[in-house]
Amino acid sequence: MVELVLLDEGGVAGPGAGRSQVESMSIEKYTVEEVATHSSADDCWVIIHGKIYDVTKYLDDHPGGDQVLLVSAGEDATEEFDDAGHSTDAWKLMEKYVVGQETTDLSALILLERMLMLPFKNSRLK
Ligand code: HEM
Repeated sequence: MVELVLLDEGGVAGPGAGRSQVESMSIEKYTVEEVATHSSADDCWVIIHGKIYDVTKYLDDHPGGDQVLLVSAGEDATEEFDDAGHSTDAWKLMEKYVVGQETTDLSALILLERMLMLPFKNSRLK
């Protein structure tokens, strides 16, 4: 899980900082392997354009039917989704079902590399 902490302008971090000054927003990150474990009619996740949707409760309501979703259950359905040509209303509706974002172990490595390089970027020694 990645936690983004946003401070209000002028907000002071550290002891005594008011809780109200800090707004937290969490974005769950899942690997394709984790998404693949949600591949049944009782627990159906799909990946569309990097975002992960839990469409279990939407199976019966999907205008395109439940079968197209179940075929892609636990998998990346971006191509099929785009091929169907979804409307802007469909895109708005989808937001309700987002459970997270796709990630790879590689992105964790890149993050670690950036963190390790940070002291050198800020260094006064040239
Ligand atoms: C959260 C995910 C999804 C939502 C909210 C959603 C929503 C919708 C909606 C509202 C429509 C009606 C037409 C429109 O307004 O565009 C539709 C049609 C359709 N959807 Fe989806 N959809 C989702 C995912 C998918 C996926 C993953 C696939 C394919 C694997 C798919 C395949 C289709 C097809 C084939 C139609 C056309 C049905 C027809 O015109 O007969 N949808 N979808």
